Amino acid sequence: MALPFVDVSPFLQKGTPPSPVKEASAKSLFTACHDVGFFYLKGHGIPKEQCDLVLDTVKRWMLTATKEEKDAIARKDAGVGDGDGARGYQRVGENVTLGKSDFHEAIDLYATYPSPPPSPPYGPLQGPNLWPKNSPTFSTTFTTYIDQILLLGAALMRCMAVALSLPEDHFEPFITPSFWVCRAIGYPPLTPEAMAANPGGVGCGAHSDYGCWTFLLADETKGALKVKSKDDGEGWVDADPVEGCYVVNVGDMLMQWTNGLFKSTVHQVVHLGSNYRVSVPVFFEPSWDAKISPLETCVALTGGEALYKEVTYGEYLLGKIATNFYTEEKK
Ligand SMILES: O=C(O)CCC(=O)C(=O)O
Ligand SMILES: [Fe+2]
Repeated sequence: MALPFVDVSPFLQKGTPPSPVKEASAKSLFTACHDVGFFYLKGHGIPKEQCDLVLDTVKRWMLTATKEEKDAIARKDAGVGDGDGARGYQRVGENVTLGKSDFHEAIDLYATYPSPPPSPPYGPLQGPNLWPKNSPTFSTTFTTYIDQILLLGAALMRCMAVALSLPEDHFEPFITPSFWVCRAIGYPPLTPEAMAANPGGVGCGAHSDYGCWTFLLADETKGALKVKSKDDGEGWVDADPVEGCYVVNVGDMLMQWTNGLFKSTVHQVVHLGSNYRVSVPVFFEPSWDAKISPLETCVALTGGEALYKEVTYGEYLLGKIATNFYTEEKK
């Protein structure tokens, strides 16, 4: 199984008339999301220099910030100091998938909560982002980059609408504003000692993503990101980086919206190489309050029965985040 390619360029400009190139692009998106759930996105228009700057910014900070500088923006449980249970720096092993520690460190950033409290204590996800204090350009670099991915995410939703024979702007009310997530991740090499100390743990354990689209920007490391393959039974397929493309995957919300027509495919990161790998996924998601239930047109195409109940995206996300970290009690 090779990952397919999708060209989003016909949808970048909002408000352009229907055209055969749009139809062709939408058709390739449908096939990619239906058959695999992962694809290479080309024609996205985000300059290479900007992507390189984002990756360099993360690598430099992860490898040069002191323990104190990392601790200063540490993720803390909701209600503890400036913590909201989700935003901030996580040390290697703090993130948990399927009950196993993940072998990576990361800074997690989120969209602003819809009604943010003016000061702590913060409930889950209600706090401000915790930006590195010693890297003045970190926040500007990321804010500019994320704004561009949000435009790209909206373009891909227009492409999806055409793929499902819906009006091009069908999804706009559900994704405006997107409750996006961005992770700046560093993966130290997974040494035999690290594996022995954490049996079954990998760089990032097998999981599906939660929302609409994940736009993955990663350095040139090969063989790290692995996608579960339908064809090969229990097999995994490498989603190696391709110059000028994002690796994009479908999240749970799109699977539910399409009544299972689009696949939210399981993936994991097993980085055994000797380098320090950097990746920056931006998760383009519905709005916090968006209500997602199977689209009639998709129910009709899948046997006439809705397979998923309506969910509110913010509630779904809170349920997921509750299982992502070792909390104080579990330590
Ligand atoms: O680092 C990667 O390649 C993917 C990370 C990932 O799957 C995630 O953060 O959800
Ligand atoms: Fe993921």
